[in-house]
Order: sequence, then structure tokens, then C-alpha cells
Amino acid sequence: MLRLMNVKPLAGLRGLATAASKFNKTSRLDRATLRIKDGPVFSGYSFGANKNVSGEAVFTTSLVGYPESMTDPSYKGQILCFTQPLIGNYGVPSSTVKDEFNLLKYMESPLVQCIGIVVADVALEYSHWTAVESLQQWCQRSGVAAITGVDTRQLVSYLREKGSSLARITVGEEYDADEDAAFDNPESVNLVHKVTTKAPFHVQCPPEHSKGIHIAVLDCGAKENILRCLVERGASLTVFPYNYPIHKIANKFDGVFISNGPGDPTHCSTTVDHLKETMEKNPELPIFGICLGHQLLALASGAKTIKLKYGNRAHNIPALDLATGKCHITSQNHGYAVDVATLNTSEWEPYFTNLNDLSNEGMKHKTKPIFLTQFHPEAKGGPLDTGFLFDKFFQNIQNYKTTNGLNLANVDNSLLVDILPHERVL
Ligand SMILES: NC(=O)CC[C@H](N)C(=O)O
Repeated sequence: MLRLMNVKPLAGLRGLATAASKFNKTSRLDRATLRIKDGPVFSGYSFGANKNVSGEAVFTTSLVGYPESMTDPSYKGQILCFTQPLIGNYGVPSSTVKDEFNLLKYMESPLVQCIGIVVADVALEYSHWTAVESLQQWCQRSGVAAITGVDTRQLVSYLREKGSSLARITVGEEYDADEDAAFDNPESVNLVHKVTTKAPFHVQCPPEHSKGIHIAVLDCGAKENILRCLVERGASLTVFPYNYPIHKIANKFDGVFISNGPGDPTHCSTTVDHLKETMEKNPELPIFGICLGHQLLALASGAKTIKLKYGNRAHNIPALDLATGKCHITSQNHGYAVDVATLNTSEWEPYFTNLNDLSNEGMKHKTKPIFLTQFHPEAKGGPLDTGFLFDKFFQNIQNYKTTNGLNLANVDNSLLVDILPHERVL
């Protein structure tokens, strides 16, 4: 028998729904239900797409950045709960405007990646100079279910206690306790396959920025801002699908980068094999990876990954640099972690440790120019924070190029990058 919790919507929301209809007659909100598998049921109002969705419910404690989070491919298939109570007040910026590097200026990918969102109190009105629509309009247009009026404190207390859970958002009808709907587990499939570029593409660094560096990026669901952090430092990028046989061409590049991405890293066993061969064949090649990229390279090095109870999703998580003893505030979004006890310590050492739950936050090779982080150095609220890790990768690349006398011009020609598309292939 399911426990019923918070069947009454928050008082503030009732007021909001009425106030909203005053401003816009189409804003009358339908009832909706958030049901946690084997857990509580929350009732509220739908402000998103008129459809029922099911997936893993996870929560983020980020105060801002809902457009970036919702377009982050690492959230593919998840129902994202925001603990910040008021969401939507600065609207949603354009998902097509590009920057000087031909990268999306405001979004982390062209699409909304989570299947649903849960908030305490949606702002149906918005104000911001970059906004082109409301969160409500964006969710409806993008087919994303959205429920407001949920006591997110109660929901998150439950998820922290029981762990990340499967959940379902149902729009319209009152919740029926006898309903025996199936819950989809998005992680039972390879989600990376759904978000990776379908074919290689090239991001050309403008001549005024270029340092003559060419990096191969394995796209497991790369956030746009990661690509920007590489290009703005002077690199051109050739971005490959996650399962591309990178070991066959890695020696044509000045460095390899492995991106973030959704789901369980053990689904990407082909990529893990390719990375293993890449490291064996190119012992001096600089490699850097973030989040899923870290987990995949850890698997390639022989370590194991574990699923965390409820994951780490926030912009203010302390990570200790084990070499310097400095603590950095980091941005995170992950449900899995590398089990530090399984590191092959004859070759690898842990790099950072999470000071909240002591989970592993990165590793580095003892002799090769390879390091990885579980957190996201490109997401810098600070505004510099751990952005220096990109500089470290570029320093490793400069050292590699100096030692090996690589000539980028020849590399570019041999790869025929000119004929590649200039944006991700959907
Ligand atoms: N942001 C990411 O790359 C997430 C990595 C992985 N899918 C996890 O949840 O742990």
C-alpha cells in the first residue's frame, strides 16, 4: 500500500495559479501527480507538456542554472527536482543563439534532456534580458513534463533517506492509488548512445585565438561549455561519437578529451576498450576527462565504478586537491563514482576527494600526462574556481608538442577536417 504524503498543494502555489490566470487566460494549470516507486505520492499542478513520464528522480541543490541543467545531456531520461523553491523567474534564453566559436551561447545542448522537472513554486512570469520565453512555454514546446506545488523539502528528504528512486509524473486525473503503472528505468539502456553526435564534426578555433592545437573529443554527451573551454584556450576540436575507434587515430592529435555523459558508465564497454588501447599505444599523449569521461578512463585503467545512494548535483561541493591540500568549490552532476579502493595504485593515484561524502573526485597517472575529474571544472560559479585544470591540460599538450615536434598543419590536412560538419550531428 502506498503512503500518501502532501496531497495538498503548497498554499503559495494555489495563490500563484490564480494570480497567473489573471495575467494570461491560457495559464490555468491542470492537476498533476508525482509518484515515487514504492514511496510517497505528491500532488501539484502541471505547467509542462501534457503527458505522463517515468524515469529516475534526482535532485539538484543549484540555486540558478535551470536552462543549463535541463539541456545537460547527463540528465538524459531523468526527472529533475530543484530544491531551490522558486524556479523560472528569469525565464529561458534562446536555444539557437551561437557564440564566436559557433557554439550554443546559453544552452549546454540544443535539446531539453531531462524528461520531467519538479519544483516547489514555478514563476510563470519572468524577467531577464536574455529571456525569450517562460519556463512553462519552454517545457510545453519541448515535450517536457513539469509539476509545481510539490513540497520539495519532503521529497528530497525521502530521496536522501531511501536513495535515488524511479518516479512518474502523471498529468490530469487525480492520482489513483490502485494504478499499477510501470516505472521506466532509463539506466537499463545505454543513454550515451542517444546523446552522442552521430558523426564526427569539427569546431575550428578562430585564427585570433588559435594556438595551433588540435584536440580529439570523445562525445559521450558533451556540454557545450566544455567545448568552449577548450576552443577559447586556442584549440580546434574534432568531436567523435563516443564509440569511435579513437585508438586508431589518437596519434594524429595533440591531446584527447573524454566528455561527460548520462547513465551507467559500464554500458560503454567499447569506449573503455578503445581508451585502454589509446593509452597503451600512445604513452605520452595528454588525456583529460570530466565526469563520465573520468569514470570511463578509470574503468579502462582497471578500476571499478559504484552507484552512489543519491548522487551529487550542486554548484557548491567541496573537493580537496590531495596534492596541494587546497579545497575547491565545485559544480557536480553525477550518480556514479569511481571506487577509489579499486585504483591500480602502482600507476594511478587519487587526485581530489569530496569533502561531503569522501567519494572520489578525480585521479591522475603517476608518470603519464593523464588526469581526470569527477566534478565539472567548466561550470565555474566563482567565476574561476577549478578552470585552471583546462590550463593544466593545455600545459601538458604544449609539453607534448615540444617534445614530439608535432606539426598541426599536417595533422589537419591528413584528417580532412574541412569536409566535416561544423556542429553536432543529431
Ligand atoms: N555528468 C556526468 O558525466 C555524469 C556521469 C554519470 N552518468 C553519472 O551519473 O555518474
